[in-house]
Amino acid sequence: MRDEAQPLRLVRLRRRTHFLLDSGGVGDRTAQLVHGALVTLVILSVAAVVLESDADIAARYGAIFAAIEYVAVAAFSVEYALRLWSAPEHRLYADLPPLKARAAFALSASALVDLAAILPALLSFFLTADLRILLILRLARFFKLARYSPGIRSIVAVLEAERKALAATGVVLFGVVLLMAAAMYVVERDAQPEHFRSIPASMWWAIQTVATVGYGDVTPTTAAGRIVAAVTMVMGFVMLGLPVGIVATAFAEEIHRRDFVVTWSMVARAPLFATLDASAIAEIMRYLRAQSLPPGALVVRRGEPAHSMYFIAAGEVEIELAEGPARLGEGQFFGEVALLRKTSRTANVRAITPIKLLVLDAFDLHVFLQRNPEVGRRIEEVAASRAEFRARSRDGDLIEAEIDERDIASRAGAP
Ligand SMILES: Nc1ncnc2c1ncn2[C@@H]1O[C@@H]2COP(=O)(O)O[C@H]2[C@H]1O
Repeated sequence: MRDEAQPLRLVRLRRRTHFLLDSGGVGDRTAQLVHGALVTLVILSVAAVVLESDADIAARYGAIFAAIEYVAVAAFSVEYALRLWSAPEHRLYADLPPLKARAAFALSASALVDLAAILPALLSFFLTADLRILLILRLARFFKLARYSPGIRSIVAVLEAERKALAATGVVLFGVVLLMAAAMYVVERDAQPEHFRSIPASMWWAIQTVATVGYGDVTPTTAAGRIVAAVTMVMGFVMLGLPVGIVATAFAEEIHRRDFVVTWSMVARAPLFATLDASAIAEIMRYLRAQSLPPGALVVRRGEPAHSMYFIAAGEVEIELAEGPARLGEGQFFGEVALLRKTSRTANVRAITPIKLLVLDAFDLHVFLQRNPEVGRRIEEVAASRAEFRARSRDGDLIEAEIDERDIASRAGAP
């Protein structure tokens, strides 16, 4: 009996751990506390590293900085170990066996940043030399903040999506630098051999000019040199504008795609809200958060605690029921059963097309339903019919028990 209970408890613990570390803290005080503590530690430890570089400050507050470093490294190490252990619960790796899920997580960009945050401390066990590179690695923990900032995640996504266009502008820019350095080498070599004795030496001037920096340490003195410089400056403006434009446009698109605006018509289209008056629609709009997800993403995982319900603004999802999948589309909602019954999620819900969801957190739902009991009655009716459908289905309980066992065997079986 104990043996059977153990994996179930372990899976629950692993899910909870993953939720606390990775949920974004929505609707859960403990998760918000964990996130708050980690963000504070990142900021404190980065500030300590920076201030420590000043010899006077280091002499006065060295003990405090050392204490911060110990606490930070200990906390980040525990965090890394827990993230690795709970990786099989990650939505992106939900279909992989536990070991593969952990390997995939360990190779992800955010896990590598997590590792870099603790690496200097781990390396210092083996290395006694004062390696400057360790200082840079300690500062890399600053990027741990990216996990908590949708804005930084958007920038990374944009750079990733536009990497080919950006690489192309980089190549063209390099070509311009090369060409202009060669031209300058030809026209200024005799007048200023100390600055323009070769093409590589002339490139220092070309890079400064193309980047519109112009330190002024190297300037053309001949008429031909000034003409080359003028052309280089104009080309610099044009060439630098290109990547800026590419990133700005892609960033605007990414923001729109990720946090699409919750519009009146979107809310009013949902049959559930069709009878609401204008002020009630305005009220619910304030509570709804927008979320976009790609096909295949697991929106709701069976057995997880419930903190929100979802309205489908666009796209389709599949409810993975024991008796076969059910599809829900635009205007329909899901995730209400666990919220109303105060149970864990009763089924997996997966996006099968790109989807746009309107998310309503549990607290806001209850506030809204107190003021709009009619909507509450209709949500309750739908929840009841879904629960009844599940109960009527062939050997419902048996199938659920089988699924639980299969789920646990596949998730908890491996180390
Ligand atoms: N038979 C069903 N038909 C449609 N949706 C369902 C059915 N059973 C469960 N669901 C939805 O799947 C969701 C899984 O999470 P919840 O249990 O919170 O709420 C559940 C319902 O919204």
